[in-house]
Amino acid sequence: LHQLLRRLRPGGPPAPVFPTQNGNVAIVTGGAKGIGYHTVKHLARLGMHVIIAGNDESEGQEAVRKIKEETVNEKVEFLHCDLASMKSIRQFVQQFRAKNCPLHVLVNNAGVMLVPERKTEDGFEEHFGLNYLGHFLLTNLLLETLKQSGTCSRNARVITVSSATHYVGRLHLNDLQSRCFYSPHGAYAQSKLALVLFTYQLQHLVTADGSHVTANVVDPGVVNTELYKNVCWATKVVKWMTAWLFFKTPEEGASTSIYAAVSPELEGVGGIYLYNEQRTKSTDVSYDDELQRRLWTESCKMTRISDVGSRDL
Ligand SMILES: NC(=O)c1ccc[n+]([C@@H]2O[C@H](COP(=O)([O-])OP(=O)(O)OC[C@H]3O[C@@H](n4cnc5c(N)ncnc54)[C@H](O)[C@@H]3O)[C@@H](O)[C@H]2O)c1
Repeated sequence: LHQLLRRLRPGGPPAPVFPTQNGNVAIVTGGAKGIGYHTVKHLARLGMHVIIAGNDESEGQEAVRKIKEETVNEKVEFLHCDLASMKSIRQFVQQFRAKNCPLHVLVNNAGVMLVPERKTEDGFEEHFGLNYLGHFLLTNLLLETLKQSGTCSRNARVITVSSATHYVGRLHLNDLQSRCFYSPHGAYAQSKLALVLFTYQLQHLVTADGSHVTANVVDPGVVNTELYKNVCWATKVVKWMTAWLFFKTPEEGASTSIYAAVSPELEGVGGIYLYNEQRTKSTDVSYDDELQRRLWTESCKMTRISDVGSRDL
C-alpha cells in the first residue's frame, strides 16, 4: 500500500538526486537481472565503475552491453563469481585484486529463494551457502581493499540485501544446514536473518578497529522479479494477477540499495536496517550480540577463514 500511495502521488514519486560518483568503484553481486540490474544501472549512471559479479556469463555480458548503452558509461563490466562455490568466490577476488583498483561500495545482492533441498559445491544447504555464506566469504576477502579505499570523509560501504522474511526467520546454530528438518521457507528466512546478524557484527568489527567502512542491511520490499520462480503454481497465479498493483518494479526495488550505497545522509552511518530508504527496526533477535558473535565464529570455520584479519587466498 505504501508503494501504491507513492505511485499515485501527483507527478509520481520524487526522483532521488545523488552526487556523482566518478572515480568510485562498486561490486554488485547478481547485478545481471532483477533488483541488482537496476542497482548497477543507477550506480553506472552516477559515473561509478561497476563490476557485476554473477554466475551466468552470457546474461552478465548482455546486462553490461545494455547498461553501457543506456548510461553511456564504459566502466561497467562482468566478472564470473558463483556464490555457491567457495573456489569461484576466491577466484573472483583474485581477478578483482589483479585490477589493482579500489573498492568503495560492495552490494551483496544475489540470492535464491525456495529452492528444493540441495547443496552448494561445498556441501552447504543452498540458501544458507549461497545467500549467506557466499556473501560472508566474499565480504571478508574484500574487506582489506574496502578498508584501504575508505576515508574519514568517504567511508567505503557494504550493503547487504536481506528481506522482511528475516522477521520470521529462526537461526538454528546447531543445524545451520537444515539437516534435521528442511523447509524451503525456513531455510530462506534463516539465510536472510543470518545476513542481518552478519551486517551488525561486521559493523562492530570495523568500528572496533577504526576502519572507514560502514555496513548496512536493506529490505527491498516485495518486488516483481524472477526470485519467485520456485513458488507453487497457485501463488504464481495470484502474483500474475496482482503484481502490477502490489509489487514494486525491479527499478523501485533497487531504490533502497542505491540510497544505502550513495546517499550523503548515510555517510559514516553503519549497522542499520533500511526499508523504503528509512531506518527501520529489524527483528529483536538480530540485535543479540552473543548470537552475532557465535554466527560469525561458525561462519569463519565453515569458510575456512581464521578471523577478520585473515585474508589468505
Ligand atoms: N523480489 C523480492 O520480492 C525480494 C524481496 C526481498 C528480498 N529480495 C532479495 O533481493 C535480492 C535480489 O533478488 P531479485 O528479486 O532481484 O531476484 P532475481 O532472481 O531477479 O535476481 C537474483 C540474482 O542473483 C543471482 N544469482 C543467483 N544464484 C547465483 C549464484 N550462484 N552466484 C551468483 N549470483 C547468483 C542471479 O543471477 C540474479 O542476478 C535477493 O537477495 C533477494 O533475496 C527480493
